[in-house]
Formats: sequence, structure tokens, C-alpha cells
Amino acid sequence: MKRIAILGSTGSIGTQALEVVAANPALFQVEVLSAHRNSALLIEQARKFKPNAVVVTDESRYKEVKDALMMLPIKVFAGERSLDDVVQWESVDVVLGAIVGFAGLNSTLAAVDAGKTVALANKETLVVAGELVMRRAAAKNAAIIPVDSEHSAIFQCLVGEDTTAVEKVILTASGGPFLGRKPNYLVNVKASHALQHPNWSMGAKISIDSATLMNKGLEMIEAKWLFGLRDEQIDVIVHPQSIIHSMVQFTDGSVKSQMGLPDMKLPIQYALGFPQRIANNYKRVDFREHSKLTFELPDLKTFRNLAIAKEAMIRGGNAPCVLNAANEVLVHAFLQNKVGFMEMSDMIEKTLESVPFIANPEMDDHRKSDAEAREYALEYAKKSQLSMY
Ligand SMILES: NC(=O)C1=CN([C@@H]2O[C@H](COP(=O)(O)OP(=O)(O)OC[C@H]3O[C@@H](n4cnc5c(N)ncnc54)[C@H](OP(=O)(O)O)[C@@H]3O)[C@@H](O)[C@H]2O)C=CC1
Ligand SMILES: CC(=O)[C@@H](O)[C@H](O)COP(=O)(O)O
Ligand SMILES: [Mn+2]
Repeated sequence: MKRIAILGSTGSIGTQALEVVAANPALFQVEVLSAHRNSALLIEQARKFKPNAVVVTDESRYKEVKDALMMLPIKVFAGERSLDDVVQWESVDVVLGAIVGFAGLNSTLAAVDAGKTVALANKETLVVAGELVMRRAAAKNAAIIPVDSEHSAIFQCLVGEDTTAVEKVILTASGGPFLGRKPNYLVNVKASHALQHPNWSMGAKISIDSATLMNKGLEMIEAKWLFGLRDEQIDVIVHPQSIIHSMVQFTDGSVKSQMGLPDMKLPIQYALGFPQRIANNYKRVDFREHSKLTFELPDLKTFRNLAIAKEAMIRGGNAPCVLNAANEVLVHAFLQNKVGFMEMSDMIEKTLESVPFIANPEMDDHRKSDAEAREYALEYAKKSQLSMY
């Protein structure tokens, strides 16, 4: 029986993780749940799964959660710091990092420092501080099992392989809702349209990242650190059907892929169950229904975020941290209709030019770079014609 701390239990990954847990009561038990603002759902989840503790990181929701769970033997904590404490508990076997954005970094690091197995969905953690996180995980023997579908695919392709025989990895990208569209169309698109991913149902931030292809840029950086790859070993190919979740090409020319229907419960249960592969009765791929699996190069001239992210990866240092912070601010602004779809790339680029470069950042440098980048990005966002700041 694995005892799991689900950080971000009220989100898209968190709720699907709870479905996986509910389907496998002999394998998994919820030890901790965490939410930020969605206290109503957190309370409902706590009543159903009866964890040892819940954390509500937005402290203004503490009283509501505490009062609602008063009659149950569930500890209730508030604030981000509490997350760092609970993930280190002896009673936690696996930490599922499913918080969105930079906000998930501290708790992931706390889990790694405690030598926990981390099932990691929160890709921003590795984008911002991949070198540092992987270094500390190695020092503490903490396993990081990817949940992100592409990285889960690569991980599964690598099990039992000699990693020195990897020539490159090929990340598949769906292309998002605007595949094939050009700038003259994209200047006018609104969040409601960008949120409609063709294959996956996900949280708002990652859905916009998929639409701009920033998601694939973030995933290149995530792959670099997870699998210890050189920049030139990471390729991206657009595969609109999202059946092949990514591939590994070996030095003998063989290519392995992992396939499946686009359903995040699969990589989630793989990461939670690893090294055990858990049987389920989810819908299988029927190749007659998917008789055309197609591939094309990404349009980097239109979807500039992917090119900008790749450049930040190659530049290294604090550049990916700055990229991430600017992107978080601008995605938030786009969701509120305060900047345009195409403007986001220009503003991210300008933020990267504005924040001083740090070649070998430690945690304090990342915090500082993140804060500075947010200020610049917000300043640029305010200059948008759409802005009503
Ligand atoms: N959704 C997907 O299919 C995939 C997601 N991922 C990655 O997984 C992560 C989660 O994504 P997703 O589930 O879509 O996101 P959601 O927006 O659906 O959920 C985010 C979760 O994080 C919590 N949260 C938000 N802000 C904070 C904060 N400041 N402090 C603590 N907790 C916070 C939310 O709490 P509350 O709702 O209570 O406010 C919620 O539980 C992201 O990094 C994403 O890139 C990767 C691959 C696929
Ligand atoms: C489900 C998942 O892992 C997402 O990151 C997904 O890959 C997004 O799809 P695209 O970024 O390829 O559109
Ligand atoms: Mn992904």
C-alpha cells in the first residue's frame, strides 16, 4: 500500500489522480490533499478519501475548511509552508506534484530533500530549476517519475535500456487548437477558443500553453533535465492525433514509442504505481479508428513561443526561469483578455532581454529572477492595446 500526498488535488491532474486512487484501494491510500482556493472541492475530497491531513495554501480559506472537517480526524493546515512540512512526513511514500506553475517548486524541492518518490506533473519546477532539482534528487536518492504524458512515454521507452544508447528523444505535439492557423487569424483569437484543446481536457494554464506551443518548449526543458539530455538530442514533431505520446531513437536507429488514447489517468497511474504496471479497463486504442497517424514540423514562425523557449533552454542559467515567469504572467493576462494571443511571444522575448542573466543560479537567484521577470512582464502587458490594468 502506497500512501500518497496529492498536491493540487482540486485541479485537472489532482482530480484524475483521485480517480486512479479510488479505482485501486488495495494499492493506494491518500495521506495528504492540498488545494489553493477551491475549498469546497477540497472539503468534499477530504470527506470521501479521509486523508490524515489537508493543506489549503490560500490562508483565507482555512477557517471554512477547518470548520467543515471539525468532526473528522483530519488535520487541517494553511499556507504554502505547510506543504513543505507535510511532504516530509514519514507516513508519505509518494508525493504527486500537481500544483500549477512556479508555486509548485518549493514543495517539490522539500519532497526531494526528504528523499521521497515524486510523481511530477508540475513541469514548471524543472523548467525553472531543473539542474538544481535533479542535483538534489540525486544527492537524496529521491526518484522523480514523470507524469507529463510525453515524459511518461519516454520514461516507459527507457525502462530496461542502456541510456548511453539514446541518440535523441522526439516529443510529440498535438499542435493545439490553432494548428495550421497563421498570424492574421491568431491576432484576434480569444481565451475561450484557445482553451478548447482538440485531444486533452486540462487546466487553463497548460491549455493556453498548448495553444501557443509554449507547452512543447517547456517540455523540451523538462526532458533535458529529467533524462540528462544535451539540447541537440531533443526534437519536436507535430502529431495531431496524440496517439503516440513521444519516442526515443537509439544509436542503432531503432525507434521506440509509447502509444495510447489521450487520457492522463494512464501516465498518472503509471507514475504512482511504478515499477508495477497496474491493470485497468480503460478504453483501448482501436487502430481502425486511428488509421492515419500523421507527422509534420512545427510552424516556428507563427508559434514563436516554441523557438523562444528552445533558445532559453540553450542559453541556460536563469533564462528558463525568466521565460517561465513571463509566460505565467502573460497567460494569466491573456485569460483575462488583457493581452492578445500573438503579443505574448513579443512580451516574453522582451522580458528575457530585461532580466540580468545569471549563469549558475541557486534557489535565491531563481526566486529573484522569477520576481523580476513578473514585474517586467506585467509592465509590458500594461502597454497592450487590450490592457485595462
Ligand atoms: N492537466 C493535464 O492534463 C496536464 C497537466 N500537467 C501539468 O500539471 C500541473 C497541474 O496542471 P492542471 O492540473 O492542469 O492545473 P489546474 O489549474 O487544473 O490545477 C492546479 C492545481 O494547483 C492548485 N494551485 C493553483 N495555484 C496554487 C498556488 N499558488 N499554491 C498552491 N496550489 C495552487 C490549484 O488549487 P485550487 O484549484 O484549489 O485553487 C489546483 O489544485 C501543471 O504544471 C501542468 O503543466 C502536465 C501534463 C498534463
Ligand atoms: C497531456 C499532456 O501531457 C499535455 O502536456 C499535452 O501534451 C498537451 O498537448 P500539446 O502541448 O501536445 O498540445
Ligand atoms: Mn505534456
